[in-house]
Amino acid sequence: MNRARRMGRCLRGDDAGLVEATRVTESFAAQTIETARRLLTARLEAAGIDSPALDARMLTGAALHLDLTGLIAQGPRQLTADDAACLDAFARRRLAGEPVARILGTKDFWGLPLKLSADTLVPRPDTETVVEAALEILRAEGRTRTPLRIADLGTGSGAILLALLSELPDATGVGTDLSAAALDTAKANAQRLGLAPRADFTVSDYAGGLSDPFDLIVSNPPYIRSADIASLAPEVRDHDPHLALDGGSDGLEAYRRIAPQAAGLLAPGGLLVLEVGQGQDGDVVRLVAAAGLTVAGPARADLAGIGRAVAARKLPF
Ligand SMILES: C[S@@+](CC[C@H](N)C(=O)[O-])C[C@H]1O[C@@H](n2cnc3c(N)ncnc32)[C@H](O)[C@@H]1O
Repeated sequence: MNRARRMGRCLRGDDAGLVEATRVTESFAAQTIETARRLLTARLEAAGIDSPALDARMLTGAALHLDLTGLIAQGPRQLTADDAACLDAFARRRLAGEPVARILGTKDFWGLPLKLSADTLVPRPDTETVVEAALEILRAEGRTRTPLRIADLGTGSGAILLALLSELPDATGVGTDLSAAALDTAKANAQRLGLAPRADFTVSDYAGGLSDPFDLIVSNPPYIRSADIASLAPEVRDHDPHLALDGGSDGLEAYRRIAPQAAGLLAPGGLLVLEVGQGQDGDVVRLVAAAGLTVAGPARADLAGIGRAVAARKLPF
């Protein structure tokens, strides 16, 4: 493999010129793995990055193809010139505000390693609350081994649908998105995880293109108020797709569309679980109730104690 190809994984497509720029890497050259990791931690910390030690460990591990055990075991080994150049490229990107998940092109969600693209949101740990809420209700009803039909509206990387399918071996599902490019990534993730035989993906305006009845509809739609997008952290504002963020003037536009669609598509007894932004649970509860669904208890809280997942069902009569 030539050097440009080896280095390609460390750079963004539009950064190909950096291959030359990083040929001689003063910052990490001649360092040991352990020293380079510490140096990077200090640089990220000095730049005000939130989790400098974790980010440095992940970037060093990725640049050197080492897991945590390998990083520790090989700590005293000196970096090769290519390792140093790759780590330098990663460091520059992180210092320029690119999130680690974007640099690595992958993010774990519900323990599943998901590939990302420029068209997919980086899946957030908060969104696992939607998966937990749905599974908890299905378990309580003894429905985890039934052939459920699931729809994930605005599936992005496929995160929620694939997590559910990984837990529900008899379920099948469809993920929709307005972005065909995001769906390509979701399809590739389903393939890599061995879930493709049970997962379809289709371009659709939320559930607009679906007609089958569903037992479970889930969604983490865009819910940021349009006017708030400019003040989001640069990691989000400049790197997550706008289509994945913009929830309209009051942040609730998607829920107004999804609630009546779900009420029409859910099978009797079917369940809707929606992720909501901080403080939106009351409004979303009102919207799903107005669509004729029955809200199933208070919003499930995420790890920070914020009401994050609103569940509602279509009564079977
Ligand atoms: C907040 S992201 C969630 C992505 C993924 N479900 C997750 O939780 O990581 C919202 C997703 O909805 C998609 N989207 C936005 N408007 C849409 C619409 N009208 N119909 C379908 N999908 C839409 C975006 O492209 C994006 O993938």
